[in-house]
Amino acid sequence: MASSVEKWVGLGSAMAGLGLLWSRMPEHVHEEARHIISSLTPMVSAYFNPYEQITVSEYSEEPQFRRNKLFDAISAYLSCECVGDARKLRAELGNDSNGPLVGLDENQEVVHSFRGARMWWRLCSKASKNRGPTIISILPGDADEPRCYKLVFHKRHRKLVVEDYLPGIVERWRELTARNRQRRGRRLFTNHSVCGKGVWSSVPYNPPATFGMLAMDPGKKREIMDDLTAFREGKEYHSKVGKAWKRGYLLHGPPGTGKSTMIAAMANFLDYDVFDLDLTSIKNNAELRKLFLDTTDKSIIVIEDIDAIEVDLATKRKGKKAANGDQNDGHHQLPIDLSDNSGDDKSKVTLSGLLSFVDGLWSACGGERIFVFTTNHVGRLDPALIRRGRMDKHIEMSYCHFEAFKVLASNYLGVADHPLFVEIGRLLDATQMTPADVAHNLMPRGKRKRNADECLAALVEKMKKAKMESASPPVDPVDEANEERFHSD
Ligand SMILES: Nc1ncnc2c1ncn2[C@@H]1O[C@H](COP(=O)(O)OP(=O)(O)OP(=O)(O)O)[C@@H](O)[C@H]1O
Repeated sequence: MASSVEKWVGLGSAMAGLGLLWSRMPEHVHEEARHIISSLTPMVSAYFNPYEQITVSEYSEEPQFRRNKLFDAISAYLSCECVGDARKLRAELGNDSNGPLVGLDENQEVVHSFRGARMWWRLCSKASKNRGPTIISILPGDADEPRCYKLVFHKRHRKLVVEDYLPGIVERWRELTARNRQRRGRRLFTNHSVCGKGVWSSVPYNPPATFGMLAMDPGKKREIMDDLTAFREGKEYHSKVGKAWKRGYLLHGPPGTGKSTMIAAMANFLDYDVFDLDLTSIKNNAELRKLFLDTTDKSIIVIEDIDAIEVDLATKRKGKKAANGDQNDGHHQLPIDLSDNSGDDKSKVTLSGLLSFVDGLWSACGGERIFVFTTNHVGRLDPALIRRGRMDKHIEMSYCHFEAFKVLASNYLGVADHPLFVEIGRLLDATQMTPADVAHNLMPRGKRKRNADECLAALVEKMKKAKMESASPPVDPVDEANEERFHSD
């Protein structure tokens, strides 16, 4: 008779044999077994189920609704590593990629092997109310876009998955994103509506503008460049003080003073993408939020002519009151209501919506974003929009003065000094010429190339004429009062 120790040893060997047999079973047997186990009642299945599951949703709910970067990392990873075995694929044009990103279609499953451990991946359309035997759930919320990945693995691999496999996927994604960005170069994104949904599309963006060619006060220019450099290198600082890694600029000044040129120079200086947000084609806050969430790190988000939106609000109010009796003052009609009390309206973009994305959502959707608002009429803006803290820097782009002129003369004519400079300086003080006007006068005309003497003499004539004409320029009294209010704030 065998001793009890021998019985246990025998049982142990039998179990080990079974375990070995199990690990050598073909994959479809594993699959069958998993399906059978998962169809058992939850309690029994929880007891016997040797598998664990991690759910990774596309969007998280807390602390604020935001895109889950782990979801994007997994998409990119599966697209590179695992889609070979899948029969149903889907293709998307990701923001960061040059071409289509081919990934798993919904409910397709692929198996991946990592250091001998099997991982089953599935993309699900609803981060199921019926989560089954979910043991760990990373960012489990699902909101507007309720897709999620489910990763199933044997429970003995939990440490491997959490400590090595998932971090490895994130690391790989970072490398891929950096490589993609380098390959595709800088891009300019614009938003438009496709089937009622706001989407970004992009083109290569290589504007020639640099800070070197920007005509403005050299001290101010240096200050802005230092500010941008501090921002770009401020990752640690922002996380240390618990601030979102973002910065807001308000560029204001008359048309032709270089606001767009400044944005291009900023993008060149920082090597960031530009997202040019056209609010007129956005129908509500939800769409605006989605567009913000789809912007990428290292980008400048631009909302131009923000004053036109304010005017529209005034127009709308007046319109209601006068029932078509009032004239609108020539600005575009925008589907936007900037009144603060309409934040819940689902059919409009509202000021509260815009501000909450600029402040709150931004903090949550990752780092390294600069947003720039531009306006020709700073006095018309709602103070809530431009208060300090929301707009970190107010930059006035002014009419051309002598220092700015010298930059233009050097860029366009290659001239650092000239006998006419003194007169030009005097005339600039007495007129309101924009850098765009001055630059226009320094450019070659027709086929004949003018030399510096001719250009500068023509410019002097032009300025004398402008001085006479602008002896008493018409002023918008409302605008002037508002500008005063702004500067005294
Ligand atoms: N400060 C400047 N420095 C150098 N060039 C300038 C400057 N301002 C204007 N220009 C020239 O004038 C052109 C128009 O300027 P820009 O579009 O940047 O002005 P803006 O202030 O954005 O005008 P708008 O308000 O009408 O959009 C530019 O392409 C550039 O050549």
